Amino acid sequence: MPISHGQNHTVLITGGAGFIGSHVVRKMVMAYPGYLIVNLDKLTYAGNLENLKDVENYPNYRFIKGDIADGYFINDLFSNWNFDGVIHLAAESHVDRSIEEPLEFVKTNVLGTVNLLNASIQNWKKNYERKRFYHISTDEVYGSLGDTGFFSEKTSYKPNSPYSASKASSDHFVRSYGETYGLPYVISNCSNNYGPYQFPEKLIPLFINNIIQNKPLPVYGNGKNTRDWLFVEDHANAIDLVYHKGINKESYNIGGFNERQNIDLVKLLCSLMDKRLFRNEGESEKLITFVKDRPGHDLRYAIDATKINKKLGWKSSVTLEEGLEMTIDWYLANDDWLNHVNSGEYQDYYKMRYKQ
Ligand SMILES: Cc1cn([C@H]2C[C@H](O)[C@@H](COP(=O)(O)OP(=O)(O)O[C@H]3O[C@H](CO)[C@@H](O)[C@H](O)[C@H]3O)O2)c(=O)[nH]c1=O
Repeated sequence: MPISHGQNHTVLITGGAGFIGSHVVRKMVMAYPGYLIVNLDKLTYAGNLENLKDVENYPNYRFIKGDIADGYFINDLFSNWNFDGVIHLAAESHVDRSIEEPLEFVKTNVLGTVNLLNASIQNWKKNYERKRFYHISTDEVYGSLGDTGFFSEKTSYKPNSPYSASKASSDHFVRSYGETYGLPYVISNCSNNYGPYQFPEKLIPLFINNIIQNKPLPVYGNGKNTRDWLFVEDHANAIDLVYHKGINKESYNIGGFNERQNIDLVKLLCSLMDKRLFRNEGESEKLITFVKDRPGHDLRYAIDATKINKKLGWKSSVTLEEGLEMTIDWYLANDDWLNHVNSGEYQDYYKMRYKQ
């Protein structure tokens, strides 16, 4: 059953200082003044409270720093706050990092999720009226497509990277808590997001950052891998809808029917950046450098978003070109934010990967 929340509804959002999480926190804080939104974030390299400057003083917003992998801390948190709902976004999310440090992904994505599930069932004590555990996941759990076809909610799981294996595992745990303990849950699996506040280790913000700095654009393999791109605010709107209207125990695929081969996307980005930076057409493209492929690199993702469209009335509203332009404008206008994330650990990581 879809749930209707009244006033005095307290929602825990995990990972709310991260990229997608911060858009979801902003959306929920602004759209639901009668809810109390509690943002729990570990503030790793990818979490940044600057992402939420515009809502930090709202009366219905609270921030708590903490680690979902710490079960004692999570149990205390749940007994202190008595949450009505959980929107769980906290995750290690970068595939390349998962290849180097798989255990970090198991710790946060698997153990962290199970800690939240345990705390939910212990705290709710089978009184599940108006309660909901919403787990945010990825299309990568389905593995890789060939040249044709789409991932639907019925596609079987076949994760190929430590990251996607950890997300697949967490999806299974959520489902199992529904079957075993009756936990009311919903899951959504989304395609590649892009937009403001994304940490520049992912393709689009990394390449915007490198074009600004005239650094090489490292395209993996032959650049023919294909991703299905969604503007992050469209995803945040879908999450709002699934949280409120999604059917208990169901999962929803979220995507914008916006497939591009990496090389085509990168060329589009280069040409938009040339215009914005008043560079000669073709200048940024010269930075493209083909590098060794990512191990286990999935060829193609493409989401069939028919279910969420037909059942909940959601569809993406921003085209890829519009979304890229908004994203580029945001990064160019927020050089402080970029300078901040460009310092420290990120620089070391980038140098380690590309030996520059
Ligand atoms: C960082 C980087 C990426 N790539 C390629 C690899 C992929 O085919 C594509 C996008 O890479 P990434 O931005 O790392 O994203 P990808 O591996 O597709 O995974 C993303 O999308 C997933 C949803 O599909 C999310 O669950 C992940 O958290 C998110 O990281 O670009 C390059 O060619 N060069 C690069 O430097």
